[in-house]
Amino acid sequence: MNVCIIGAGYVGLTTAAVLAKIGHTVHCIDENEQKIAALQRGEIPIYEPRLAELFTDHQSRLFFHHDGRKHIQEADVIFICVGTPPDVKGKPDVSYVNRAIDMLIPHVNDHQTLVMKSTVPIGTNERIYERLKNEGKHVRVVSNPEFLREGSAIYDSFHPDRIVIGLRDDDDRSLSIMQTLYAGIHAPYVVTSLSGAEMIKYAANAFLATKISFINEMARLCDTYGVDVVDVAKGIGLDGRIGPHFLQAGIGYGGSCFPKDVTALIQMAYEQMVRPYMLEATKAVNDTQINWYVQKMKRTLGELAGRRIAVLGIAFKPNTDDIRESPAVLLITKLHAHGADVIAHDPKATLPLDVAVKQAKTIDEAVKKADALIVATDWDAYKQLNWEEVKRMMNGNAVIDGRNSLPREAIINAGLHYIGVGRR
Ligand SMILES: NC(=O)c1ccc[n+]([C@@H]2O[C@H](COP(=O)([O-])OP(=O)(O)OC[C@H]3O[C@@H](n4cnc5c(N)ncnc54)[C@H](O)[C@@H]3O)[C@@H](O)[C@H]2O)c1
Ligand SMILES: O=c1ccn([C@@H]2O[C@H](COP(=O)(O)OP(=O)(O)O[C@H]3O[C@H](CO)[C@@H](O)[C@H](O)[C@H]3O)[C@@H](O)[C@H]2O)c(=O)[nH]1
Repeated sequence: MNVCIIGAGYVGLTTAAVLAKIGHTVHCIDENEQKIAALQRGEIPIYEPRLAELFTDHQSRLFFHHDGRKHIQEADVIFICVGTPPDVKGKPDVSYVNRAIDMLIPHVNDHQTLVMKSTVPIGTNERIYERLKNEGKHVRVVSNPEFLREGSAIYDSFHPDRIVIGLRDDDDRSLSIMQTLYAGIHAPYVVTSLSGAEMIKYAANAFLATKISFINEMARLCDTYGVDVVDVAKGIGLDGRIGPHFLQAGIGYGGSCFPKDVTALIQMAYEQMVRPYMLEATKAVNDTQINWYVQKMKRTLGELAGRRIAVLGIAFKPNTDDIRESPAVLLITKLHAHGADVIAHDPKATLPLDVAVKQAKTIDEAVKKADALIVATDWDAYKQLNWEEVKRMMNGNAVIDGRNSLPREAIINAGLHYIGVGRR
């Protein structure tokens, strides 16, 4: 098939690579000229494992354009993968989506299918369909939300737990078009209405975020009772009804999706006059999680002012260079505001320009002479540190495991003071 993708970000580029590997011809269009120029030179603007390899292997079927009008006209299927960031009130800003539709309207025709991958407020796809119809364009509109995780986006795309397809009642063609598009990807299809698919996306992210906030609240209690939250997570996670995933306590969830989508769903509930008690609690735990640990550090280290603190991790999670809503960046900012002499490190991510903290090139440079070390992002490189060597390099001995991902025994055996999240 001939596919056009509007928006060459995480979702657009991953979708492009996956569809090209399946055998489709893919034209990626982005309004960011610099990004397109880089992609045309073979440079990939994000770090995502396996993406570069797929782009190289299937370059004969992958094309990048700033002005892609001709390719829109020739496409069988057009994907919308533009951002839907929060506006000042936390509601999803759909202006990028609306701009993409404005751009498409003069060029689309009745044989085409428009597939929405962006996470959009409930009712958006129905409105897009009506708008196109009012312009005389009888384009099929499909809601096909994306569930990939950054850092494992390619794996997730080829091995999804499910493929969600939202359709209009009178649409009897689009399901088979989507099945042809995803030929070779084996997953159960969940077929629902346009709004049903939109709701599934928000509900999935809200539920996963709620699991994290739940275990983080349990970790706070575990701290007070001297109980290990890792044992608690294992003890509840083995119950098949609960499941073991997303029960890793830590300094909170971040990234471009969970904070934004939980807040968006809260705002949508308010608009519908429904009080979202659960979602409010999920957000409240997450919003206070960093402060909880800054206070804990103060109790351990005394005053933070003037203390040299190495923060390992800048990205919001490992295996990505994405720092959007990163809890690590928030932690670094707060420690700096408390007067700590912070030095940060990350294997791939870079501190934002407005954070006036030094970024070390190597882990050793960050750790040297530190009074305390905090792991804020659970990269493998940090889990595999030689803790005797770390002890020799540090001034102090406090190791704060902000992701409960470090080998506690090895750290204690090296003579360091291990402080986890909800762990003795
Ligand atoms: N990042 C993820 O892991 C992830 C996973 C699932 C769903 N989503 C959802 O997918 C959507 C995209 O997320 P992302 O992280 O890929 O965003 P992104 O910010 O990385 O990329 C969006 C791209 O769209 C381009 N763009 C914006 N408006 C445009 C327009 N009118 N025409 C052409 N290009 C335009 C931007 O220049 C940018 O390159 C969001 O709704 C997000 O919530 C993201
Ligand atoms: O047990 C856990 C699991 C995750 N996290 C944190 O939660 C955040 C999000 O992690 P993850 O879900 O792995 O990454 P994302 O790439 O943000 O993916 C989420 O958001 C995407 C965008 O909507 C969805 O497509 C994915 O299904 C959904 O998992 C990160 O800060 C993690 O450190 C925890 O604190 N504890």
